[in-house]
Amino acid sequence: MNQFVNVTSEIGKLKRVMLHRPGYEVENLVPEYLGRLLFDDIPFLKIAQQEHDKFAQVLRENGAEVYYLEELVTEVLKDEKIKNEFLDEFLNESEITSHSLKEALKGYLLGFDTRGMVDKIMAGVRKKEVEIKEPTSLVELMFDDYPFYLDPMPNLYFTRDPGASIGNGITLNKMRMDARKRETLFLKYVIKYNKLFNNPETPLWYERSMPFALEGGDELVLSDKVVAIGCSERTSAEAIEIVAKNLFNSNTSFEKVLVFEIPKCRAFMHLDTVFTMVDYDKFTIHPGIQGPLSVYEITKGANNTLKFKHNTSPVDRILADALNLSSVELIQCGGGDFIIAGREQWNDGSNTLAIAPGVVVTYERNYVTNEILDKKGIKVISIPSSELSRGRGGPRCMSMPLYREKI
Ligand SMILES: NC(=[NH2+])NCCC[C@H](N)C(=O)O
Repeated sequence: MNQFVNVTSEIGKLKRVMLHRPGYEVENLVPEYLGRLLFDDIPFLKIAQQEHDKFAQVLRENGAEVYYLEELVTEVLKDEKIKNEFLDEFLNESEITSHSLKEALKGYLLGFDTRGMVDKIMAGVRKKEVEIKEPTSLVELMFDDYPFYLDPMPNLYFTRDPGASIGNGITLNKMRMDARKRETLFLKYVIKYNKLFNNPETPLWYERSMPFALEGGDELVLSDKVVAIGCSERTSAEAIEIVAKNLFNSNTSFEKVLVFEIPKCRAFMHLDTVFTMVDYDKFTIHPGIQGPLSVYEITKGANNTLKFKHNTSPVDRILADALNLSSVELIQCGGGDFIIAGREQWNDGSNTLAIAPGVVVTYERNYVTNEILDKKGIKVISIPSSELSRGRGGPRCMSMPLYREKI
């Protein structure tokens, strides 16, 4: 069994984690396309990188090995055959239909060294970078003023979403939004070809080629027996069912999937924007979802079937039962105050990353929630966040844990 990946909780001491340092893709954001690229504002890259470096430093200082997606991919793509396979797949998925344009782009990208090529692909390719004498398709002729041949991928620094480690395996996700669909290709190549992941193979509980959307921000590993998955704007019930089936039928320790149905809107896009685990028996929650939340349970039935149940108990009761505790505490973002909770939640006040039981990394701008956590006995390590937060994701979104110590 591959021991490189092992995550059986949300809070076990973080030993390995994958990040992406924001790069030039962020500089390719312009007001015209912000909404489509899932940003609300344009971060100042230099400061965003400094903030991100601080984040990585905090993780390292607390005992985690930090892997960068861009470095893992570069290593894999140094093999010419794999590089070619990747480029073909990437250009197809970028909907480059004209053969001559595809060839021109491939030639252009192959002109970089491997790391430069990876950075370029992530950053996007402007039309003015590649010289094409005549329009190669009707689309190109008609929509000539669109600046990119290959769109930038500014959401890559949210490594949480394209994949999620559950036990010794990973869900390689199908992203809901067009702007993020190609992101998972990087992870696909890393899992398939990087020795850390493929020797022996890391099992996949979900594949990006499946038709139903699933994103890592919705996947929370509550214990070695229970996984919580948000049914949200980004994750569909069908995908959750497939993950449950694969976990239960693959000799893992998992016995239950709790399905949290949350309102399907951008402010609550993933379960982890409104709910995260911070200690053995403590969670942060956005007060705005406590009312509209419905919880369903999937458990193992006879002969590889699944059993489904609507659990109508209060959320804290459901969580306590799932974790075999007498009770759990739900700590409200912003202390439950309508304005403070709304404001801090918008900048991911509930999106904490636990790096050990009772130790979390948060954005320093959410000072009200941070203080409340501190008073509850949680050790809060806060990081600067004025630029990183503009992408609508916090420390949990910016990290894909690969290995956590067992608790
Ligand atoms: N796990 C998360 N909450 N991720 C947040 C991702 C934010 C990103 N701009 C998006 O809209 O997809």
